[in-house]
Amino acid sequence: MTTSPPKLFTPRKRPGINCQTPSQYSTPKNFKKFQASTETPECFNNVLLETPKARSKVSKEKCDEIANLRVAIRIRPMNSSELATTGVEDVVRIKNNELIICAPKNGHGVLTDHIFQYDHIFWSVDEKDTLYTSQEDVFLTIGVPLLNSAFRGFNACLFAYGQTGSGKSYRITPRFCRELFKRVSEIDKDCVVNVEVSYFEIYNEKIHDLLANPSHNSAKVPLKVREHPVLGPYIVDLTTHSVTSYEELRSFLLLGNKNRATAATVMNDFSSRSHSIFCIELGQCKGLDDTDNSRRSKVSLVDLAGSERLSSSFNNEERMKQALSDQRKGQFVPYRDSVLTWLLRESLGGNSLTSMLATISPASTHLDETLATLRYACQARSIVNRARINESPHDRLIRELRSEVERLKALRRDYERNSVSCPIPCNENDTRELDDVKSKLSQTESKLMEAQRIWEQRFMETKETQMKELAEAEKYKAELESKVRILKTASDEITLSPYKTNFLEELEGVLTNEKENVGNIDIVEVVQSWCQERGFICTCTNDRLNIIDVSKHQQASFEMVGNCKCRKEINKN
Ligand SMILES: Nc1ncnc2c1ncn2[C@@H]1O[C@H](COP(=O)(O)OP(=O)(O)OP(=O)(O)O)[C@@H](O)[C@H]1O
Repeated sequence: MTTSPPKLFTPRKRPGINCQTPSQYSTPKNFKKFQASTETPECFNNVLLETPKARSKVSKEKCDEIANLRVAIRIRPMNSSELATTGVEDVVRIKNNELIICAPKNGHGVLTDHIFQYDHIFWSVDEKDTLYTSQEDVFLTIGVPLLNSAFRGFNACLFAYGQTGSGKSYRITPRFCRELFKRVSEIDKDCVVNVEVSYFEIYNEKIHDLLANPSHNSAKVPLKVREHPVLGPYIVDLTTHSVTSYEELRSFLLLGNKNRATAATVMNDFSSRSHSIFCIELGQCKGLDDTDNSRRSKVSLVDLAGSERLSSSFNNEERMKQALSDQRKGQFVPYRDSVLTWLLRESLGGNSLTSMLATISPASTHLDETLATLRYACQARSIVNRARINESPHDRLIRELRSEVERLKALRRDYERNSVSCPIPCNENDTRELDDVKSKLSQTESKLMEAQRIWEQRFMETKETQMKELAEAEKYKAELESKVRILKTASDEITLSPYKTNFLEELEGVLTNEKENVGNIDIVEVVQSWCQERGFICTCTNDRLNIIDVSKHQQASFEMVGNCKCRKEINKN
């Protein structure tokens, strides 16, 4: 028998429902007051307010940004198996931006509503609903701010968290990546943008590269995590791939998903136990005219294991919770106890602007897991990240000085405007303050000019060095290519060309003379310099010397006997 889902937005008249609306005690303080003033009769359902402690303010400090982890909840429609379950109820409501779980009666016949507050609640249950949140809306609300952060040079991270089948993978990655490349194409032409991707999974505390070449060692053995003193944790030998278009990026994403799926078919219950992380590194380097120049940011799209499995992925669930939410100063957070928390250290309480998308089903059959997910997501809201723009200290100094100049200019304008509009002559204090601002402004402007001069000088030096290195590399490449070409031609033609001239006799003569004159000679050195003089190609392997006279299509090979001191001619054609 199929149970049709009850209507979702007309609050059901539940027997004995509490007549207080949740918004009346939307803060823990109000709730306590309410609790003290009224005792809920046994026949009424209790209401638990599960809102986390007050959020710290988002503040801007020069180029650092302090922000709580932003948490969004998404509720998916019931699936066919949930709808087919006898007695299934939908237990999720949204009212006044609060998410309410209407729990069925407990063992004592008491109903308990649980109320949660988040940064965003996405109701994706019924398209016909006015509150319906589409994929595009989700992207605009949580994806776009992360993209903005990444282009400003901040690290960004998006977690998907929830029970298996709750909709974690049904998210916004393709939109995110498409928009990223759209923005890249709109960036000024004088800015060099570089996008690299990597994709790995963590299963049973072991890291596997999802984009490694199958013949490569890193595709077979688990990879190791190391700690860089400045950049933090990183994975040794993880492959990164440069991509220049959304299509290219998508092909890597699909390849990684395919590799993940292959593992899933081999290992039972794999997808709910493995965490996957898709990383996009965005490098932006602007030209000389723009001092707002080079920045590098990392976007991590993290798919956590099914929430019901998380405790087994972490040795101890408490530790994971602690790692996710314990932000008290000086508190030891046991990141090293788990590869995942260690790797995500920067995203959880570090240098990153992070959001979590927690996904739930509205079905009463998943009530326990839904409540666990919602509580966990609540805890995550108290994580505070301090993100900074990833740039060189010099670039940072210039940017700070620029903003200081702007501030002082605005201040000077204000003073000057006031003095013009004010009919009464300025008093002494105002004049002194204006002079003070003017002098600070001129000092800061000189500092800025000096910093810019140094920056330009360094830029030119670096550019020059790079140009030289590039020229060297080009030269070396050309040489190699020409050698390869010559060797190829030679190897094609040598078989056809008999030994015609007497260069071997000549060489033999040289060697005999050298031996007689010097005694114990190094045959390799002598032969090499002899070849060089004549423009022959000389290659040396363990016990053999090969000489090629390309112009005459001839080759000879020597076998070296003993300590390279004797030689034996073995081939003349
Ligand atoms: N918001 C949504 N709207 C419509 N269908 C959805 C939504 N979210 C998920 N689904 C559907 O629910 C099913 C399960 O979703 P999904 O694969 O994203 O779950 P999951 O949490 O990633 O599962 P797993 O942990 O096993 O990887 C899919 O068929 C998906 O299409």
